[in-house]
Amino acid sequence: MSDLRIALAQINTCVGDIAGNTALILDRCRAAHALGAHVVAFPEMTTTGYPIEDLALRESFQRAAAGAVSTIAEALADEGLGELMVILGTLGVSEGGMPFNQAVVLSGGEVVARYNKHHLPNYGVFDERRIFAAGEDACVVSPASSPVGLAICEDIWQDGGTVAALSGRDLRLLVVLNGSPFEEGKGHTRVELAARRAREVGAPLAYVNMWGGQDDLVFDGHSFIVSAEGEVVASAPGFTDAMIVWDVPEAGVPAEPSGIAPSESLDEQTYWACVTGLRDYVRKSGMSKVVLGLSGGIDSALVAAIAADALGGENVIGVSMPSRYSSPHSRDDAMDLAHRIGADYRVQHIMPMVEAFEQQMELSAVAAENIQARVRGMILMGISNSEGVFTLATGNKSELAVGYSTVYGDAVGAFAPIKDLDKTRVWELSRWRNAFARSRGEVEPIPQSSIDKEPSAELRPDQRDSDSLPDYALLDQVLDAYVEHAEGREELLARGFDAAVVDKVLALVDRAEWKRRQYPPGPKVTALAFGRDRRLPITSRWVE
Ligand SMILES: Nc1ncnc2c1ncn2[C@@H]1O[C@H](COP(=O)(O)OP(=O)(O)OC[C@H]2O[C@@H]([n+]3cccc(C(=O)O)c3)[C@H](O)[C@@H]2O)[C@@H](O)[C@H]1O
Ligand SMILES: Nc1ncnc2c1ncn2[C@@H]1O[C@H](COP(=O)(O)OP(=O)(O)OP(=O)(O)O)[C@@H](O)[C@H]1O
Ligand SMILES: NC(=O)CC[C@H](N)C(=O)O
Repeated sequence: MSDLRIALAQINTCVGDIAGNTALILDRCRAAHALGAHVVAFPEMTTTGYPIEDLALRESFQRAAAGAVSTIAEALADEGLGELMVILGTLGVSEGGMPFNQAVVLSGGEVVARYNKHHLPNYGVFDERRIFAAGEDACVVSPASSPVGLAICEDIWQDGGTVAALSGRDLRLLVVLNGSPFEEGKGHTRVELAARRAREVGAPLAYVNMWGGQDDLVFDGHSFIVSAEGEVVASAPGFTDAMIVWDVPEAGVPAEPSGIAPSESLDEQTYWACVTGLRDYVRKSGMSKVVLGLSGGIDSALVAAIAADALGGENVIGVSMPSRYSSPHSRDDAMDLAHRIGADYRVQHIMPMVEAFEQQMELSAVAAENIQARVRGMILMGISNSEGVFTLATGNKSELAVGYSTVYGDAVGAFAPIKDLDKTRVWELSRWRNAFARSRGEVEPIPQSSIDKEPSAELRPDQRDSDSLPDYALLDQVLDAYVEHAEGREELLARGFDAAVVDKVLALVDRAEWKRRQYPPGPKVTALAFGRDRRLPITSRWVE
């Protein structure tokens, strides 16, 4: 056996559950010790969960985090695991009372070193400069008399700082604690970055990431180790608990690969990101069941399939709410879907409620159409209130972009599992989910006719989404350029898009900012999700 065996504990912590996180950490320390590890490393801010936002500023929370570190150190010593070196992320505080995003190193029943994150990310979804002070000093610890350097997440994404300070320190290993949220395609970026940093410090790099959902973020895990030459020598699967165990070679000795997790397609990763985001939002909120409207269309079908994978079909209530405009296939497809996923299927006709409204109030065309969506929203919230379940909103990113939903109608809900998937991705992931079922000899969850049918809100006779919007294939391309790549009107025209289409889409997007702000949270799966990644004023006269 090597003189330096490292374990990386990929775990799913819960923000604010300091006692639960402490118990989980101790459990994995015992497992790592039983596997002969000399060092076990945990993700960023393990004791507190991540990201903790302004909880970082609360003195009571800071004290609780410090208490957790002492509890863990004492418990390890009491259980005879004191010789195991434990590296974990926590909330630290400077002498002047400023919070730090901190790594602590425990050995022999006490804290033997502390490292404060140097580079605080302050872009996209991150606001760390608002809540943390930046660390200034590099940290090298010495398990098995070997120099092991520490870094925290963003530290390896920026040049200079910690990594620069660690090159030339003759490290045997660089350990990086991470809270790196999922984005399509980010896995490759992380590995390439880690490989570059490993070559810079001339030592293998062990990258341990958390997994699990936290509000609108999903962490995918996918922890790994690269050799000093930048080759992946061990890796963990995504969206699950995992422990990587690896024997760190002596300087100059070739690295031996350990277990390498099979690679997953982008569709597969994104689908499980949505499942994880929903499951953890519901479970970490202390709930277990959800309700949603089943229209027979593709959006509600995909959300229902995700919900069934997240919580079990028996914990999904699917309600068909036909109106005078609902086609027979919308009800057949809704029922078919519910049976396929084992959902609790219900039918609630909406016309008596809509007509009661219409008798009391005269409403214009769109207002009258929207009553249908709002009555459906009230029914779902009625079930949510009386049965203690969360309502799911089924809107996709294309609809959110152009405001194609009824506020307080189909936009109601606790969580919106596909709000970061444009319509094109909705079809792709639906096809992927069915193909995944076929590959396992299981029933395809989504009826083929829901995938094939033309999208319609069915709020008036023969309504089609294409009456109000460009075809989704075109709409999604314009949105990708305008929203994801922040291109202006001129750049869009230079790409060859029709001026009338560009002007219409840009106006719809700009006008819908207020509606997006009122939309429920949902998992970020792309590089730029609506919400914290794209912060625009609601009241604005800026026109492209
Ligand atoms: N900046 C702002 N801040 C706050 N409120 C603002 C506002 N701008 C307009 N408003 C208000 O918003 C209201 C309009 O919004 P809202 O009531 O939602 O209604 P609206 O956007 O006019 O209509 C909903 C649209 O979504 C379509 N839809 C509905 C349901 C489902 C689907 C689907 O396929 O999934 C599509 C429907 O066909 C229609 O085109 C107006 O009464 C206006 O006063
Ligand atoms: N007849 C219906 N029964 C139950 N729920 C409905 C019905 N019509 C609409 N909804 C709910 O409102 C949401 C918005 O649906 P709508 O049909 O207007 O457009 P959509 O965005 O194309 O969604 P979908 O693809 O699910 O039909 C649906 O996803 C569903 O949750
Ligand atoms: N927690 C962090 O510092 C995350 C920032 C980093 N760029 C990432 O997304 O992986």
